[in-house]
Amino acid sequence: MTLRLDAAAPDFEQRFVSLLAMKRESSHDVDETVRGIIEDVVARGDEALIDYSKRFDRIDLAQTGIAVSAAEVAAAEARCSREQLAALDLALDRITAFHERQKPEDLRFRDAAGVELGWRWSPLDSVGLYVPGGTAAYPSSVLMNVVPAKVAGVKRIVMVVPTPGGHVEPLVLAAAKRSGIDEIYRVGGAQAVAALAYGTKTIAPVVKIVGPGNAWVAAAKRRVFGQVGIDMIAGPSEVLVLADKTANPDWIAADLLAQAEHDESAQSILITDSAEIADATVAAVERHLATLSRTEIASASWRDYGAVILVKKLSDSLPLADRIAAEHLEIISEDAEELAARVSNAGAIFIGAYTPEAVGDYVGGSNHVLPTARSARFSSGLSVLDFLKRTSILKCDAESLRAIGAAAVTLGDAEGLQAHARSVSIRLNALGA
Ligand SMILES: NC(=O)c1ccc[n+]([C@@H]2O[C@H](COP(=O)([O-])OP(=O)(O)OC[C@H]3O[C@@H](n4cnc5c(N)ncnc54)[C@H](O)[C@@H]3O)[C@@H](O)[C@H]2O)c1
Ligand SMILES: N[C@H](CO)Cc1c[nH]c[nH+]1
Ligand SMILES: [Zn+2]
Repeated sequence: MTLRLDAAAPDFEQRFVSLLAMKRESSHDVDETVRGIIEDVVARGDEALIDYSKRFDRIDLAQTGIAVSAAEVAAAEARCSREQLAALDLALDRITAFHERQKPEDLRFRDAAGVELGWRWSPLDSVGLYVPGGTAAYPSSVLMNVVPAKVAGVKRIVMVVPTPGGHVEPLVLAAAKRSGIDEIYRVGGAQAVAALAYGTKTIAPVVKIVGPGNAWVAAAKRRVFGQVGIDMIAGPSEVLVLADKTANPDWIAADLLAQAEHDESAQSILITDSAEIADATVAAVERHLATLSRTEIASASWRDYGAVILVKKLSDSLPLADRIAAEHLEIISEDAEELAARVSNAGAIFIGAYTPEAVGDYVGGSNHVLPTARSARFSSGLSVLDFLKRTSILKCDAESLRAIGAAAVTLGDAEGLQAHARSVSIRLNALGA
């Protein structure tokens, strides 16, 4: 039964805390399984990839090969309809235009003491893009992963994607081809993450792994962090809808189910100040569910993790929204802009009745790889910055070293680090300072 909460009820705080604490993706079992998979891939490399792909994806990589060939990619693209490719190209153009604006500038300046300072951005050497594919195909996630990497200037871009039963959606490979990825492996899950992090005979390791995935993928990324960089925890999808009486319950229900259908562990929450909207949305969800192809997944998500919260006035939802820190926040209200300005924790905010979250999934232009599981409190969606490093630059001449060096010597002495102090004082002495 979907959870119904009333902010005016005496036990509300306790029930809201339980909602926040729901363990959707990092259960101990998942983490233990993932630990074993990673250790096995480190120990047995490609052999382990072959075994796990047989077990989880029902595919024999010993027969198909682990790498996807250029000929397969070209053949896949040829199977896509003109309409599909045009939609892909529109999305690619819009996502590229958005991310081009994220490129940061290098900076170099001389400060009052005469020290030259600055920073320089440079692309990562190699990245692994995780494209999910266990229960649905995600051509859009190919674009969301690769575009910021390309804009940043990363040279080696590797894509991994599971191919359950040996099937890969042609549009996924078409998206890779049209966005310029030429190194693709048909592996998924924790084993793919481990291969990218530690390398196998077939897959050379990368320095950072990005991209969304289910609980096993998210747990694996957590575990390999340190060996490689990761972008964030982008696990099972979430949406929080804030809606007042002006909203259309049928539209809200469709938006809630758009995230619920991703995964049984997805989470969709409505907060409203209208009891009528709350009841009508719950009824509309049931109606929509009856006609969706992924009814089972969406129903399980809505039943186990869905919630409807009634507040006195919609602005009362803002502190709750900040605590939930949802991946996606939709605000459907007369005051949507004003309410949006007051939210600090959300992966992306969708303002007004005509901005369904699904537009951001595909063609809005912003990135749909976004922090889940409340990690929007401290992290942001995938961007060009995830594919760049910032290196600081310092340059003193004799005069500027004379101006600031003595303080460094004092601090080196205070820390008991004599060689530090000496490496500065030896120069100051030579300058007669
Ligand atoms: N947060 C975001 O930005 C974002 C974006 C797109 C999709 N998503 C999420 O990505 C996920 C896609 O999930 P998916 O399952 O379709 O594809 P997936 O590629 O993430 O996972 C498939 C893999 O999971 C592994 N797996 C499945 N069951 C397992 C088990 N019992 N033990 C060990 N490993 C197992 C298998 O290796 C399989 O290849 C969904 O949760 C969706 O909500 C998130
Ligand atoms: N909503 C997902 C992010 O949570 C992204 C996506 C891709 N395709 C459809 N939806
Ligand atoms: Zn989606």
